[in-house]
Amino acid sequence: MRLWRRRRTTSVPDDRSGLAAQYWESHDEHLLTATLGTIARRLPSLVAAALRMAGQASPRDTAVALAGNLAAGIFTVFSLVATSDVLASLFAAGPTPDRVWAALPSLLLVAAATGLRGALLAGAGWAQARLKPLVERLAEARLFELTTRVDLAAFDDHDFHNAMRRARDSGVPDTANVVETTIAVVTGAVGVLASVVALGLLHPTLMPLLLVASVPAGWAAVRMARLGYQAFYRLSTARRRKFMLSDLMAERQPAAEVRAFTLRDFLLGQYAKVADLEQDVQLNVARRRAATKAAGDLLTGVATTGVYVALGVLLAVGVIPLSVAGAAVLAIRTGQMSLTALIQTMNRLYEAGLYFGDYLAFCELARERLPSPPAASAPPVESAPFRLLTAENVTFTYPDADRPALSGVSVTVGRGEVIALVGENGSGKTTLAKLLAGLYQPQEGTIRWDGVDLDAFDGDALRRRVSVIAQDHTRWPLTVRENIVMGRPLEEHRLAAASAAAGADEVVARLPDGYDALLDRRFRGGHDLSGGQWQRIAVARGFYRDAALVIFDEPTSALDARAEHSLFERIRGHADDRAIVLITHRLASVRYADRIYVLDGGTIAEQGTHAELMERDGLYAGLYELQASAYHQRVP
Ligand SMILES: Nc1ncnc2c1ncn2[C@@H]1O[C@H](COP(=O)(O)OP(=O)(O)OP(=O)(O)O)[C@@H](O)[C@H]1O
Repeated sequence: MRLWRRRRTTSVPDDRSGLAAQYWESHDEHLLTATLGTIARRLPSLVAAALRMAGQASPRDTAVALAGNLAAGIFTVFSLVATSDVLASLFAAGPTPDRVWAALPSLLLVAAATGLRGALLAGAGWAQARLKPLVERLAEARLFELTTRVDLAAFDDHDFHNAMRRARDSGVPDTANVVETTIAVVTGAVGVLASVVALGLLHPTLMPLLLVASVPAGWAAVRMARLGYQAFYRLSTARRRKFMLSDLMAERQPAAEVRAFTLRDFLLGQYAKVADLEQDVQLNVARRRAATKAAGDLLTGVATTGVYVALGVLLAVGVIPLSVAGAAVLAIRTGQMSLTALIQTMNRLYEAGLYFGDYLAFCELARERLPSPPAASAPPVESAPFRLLTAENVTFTYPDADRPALSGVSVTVGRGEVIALVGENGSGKTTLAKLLAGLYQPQEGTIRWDGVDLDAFDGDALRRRVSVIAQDHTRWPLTVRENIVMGRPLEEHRLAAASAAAGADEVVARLPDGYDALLDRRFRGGHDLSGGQWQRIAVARGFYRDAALVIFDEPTSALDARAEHSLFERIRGHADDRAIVLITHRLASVRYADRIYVLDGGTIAEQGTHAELMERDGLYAGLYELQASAYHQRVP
């Protein structure tokens, strides 16, 4: 049980201030109500899954860890039974030196068995230690292989997203714990079994004594675990609030506003309230756990006395000899310790197992959401010289949305053309661009690349021929060079050309390390850029990719007027041997587009050249004139 362990995420959960349960609390209820029976029932499947994972991470280390522990158990039995021979020789009649000589062979056997047991446990421990990082790595690599391949639409699915966060934040770390604890459970079980077998070999009537001696310690272990879970559960809301406060007080982003609004005392006051509550609950649980432990120890003492009395009686009535009674005391103590350890590790395994279960379930879920393999009949997208991209009657609804973001949309863009998508906020421009780029698949209609359905192509190969400069582009915490080249082979002359085309060269010129400047203030020597400077870097990234289709989604929203003007000029120049899809609200800049599609509520309301649309005097003309008139208004 790990009361002190924090389950949290680096991203901000949906509702940190409210009382709604967070994804990392989804199992608290199970933890609270789990009985030893529930735990024991779930263990076999957990142990099997954990061992499978361990076997995949390292078959050799798994085998050594398991075999070492099992063999150590055999030597435990052996040394306990041999101890009785030692005692028999020592307690026999005759002069002491003779008795010691007689005991010597058994004593040597006990020493050898203990030594071998120690060596086996050390070997098994080393294998376990090696296994942990290997399992952690395997679990993490598997997760990221899936999260980077699943359909983009999965990220819009609330359930998928929650499952992913649970798997990433708790499942991955707990995978290694599950494996470690599984082996500890096996070790504990072998220890208990060894003591039981040893007692049975010494005398069958001794076996129930182990049970009597172990019940109080077992009870205390279960009760202490339950107390821990209860505290964990009671503190869940407080913890949620504390995470929120810690982000507000110690993260870079809100740091400026914390100062500007002089929020320090307020935040520290809120923190003190939560911390007081947490402290009270923790002290209370510590007190109750200490009392439980004391009661457990006391009862263990009573039970042990009872066991000794029973042994004395068995001895007195001649059921067992003194040597067997001596060895039985040792076996019972070993068994008691193993049983307590076993119950504690079973508890830990159950808790870790819940999160490990999340991990396994997520991997299954993600596998269902992997893109289907390319059709065997489709030509490789790289081989064909691109000519035309068409969308026909495309309809797309986001997961869980109650109405389509696009319905019955048809657009065409050919090589050497610039098309513009315009329309009011939420009209579907970005969604359409993502469909054209193959990032989302339409539920109805088709998108064809030179006549071949996009679905038929290998997704990655297709995306290598497409460049998307997203509206909400990522500010990669990498160097400028890496931000622009972004995993493509580095060619200095193309880097310089892309930077110049996007105006990023001016940004680079101002950075002391130029292209090597790290764009993340959280690291030593890191820099941050203004919104417009970041946008130029993002646009340079789009130019750098040698793509047949380039999509610019609001590329100038953060640019100053001069940069905006020259960027639109360059975009037009860039269209010579590619197709350009341009999304912008600056209608003056789309006048030169070959075709303008005006979206309204997810449908194409109008389409044509600037002149045609102005002539039509519809939605586009209205929006255009509104913008134009703003520039011509006289300042009073
Ligand atoms: N990931 C998403 N999940 C659910 N709905 C979404 C998602 N992204 C966009 N939408 C919805 O789909 C519709 C179209 O959004 P889209 O981003 O395509 O509009 P847009 O025309 O690009 O808007 P803007 O001009 O504001 O950028 C909107 O109603 C929006 O709320």
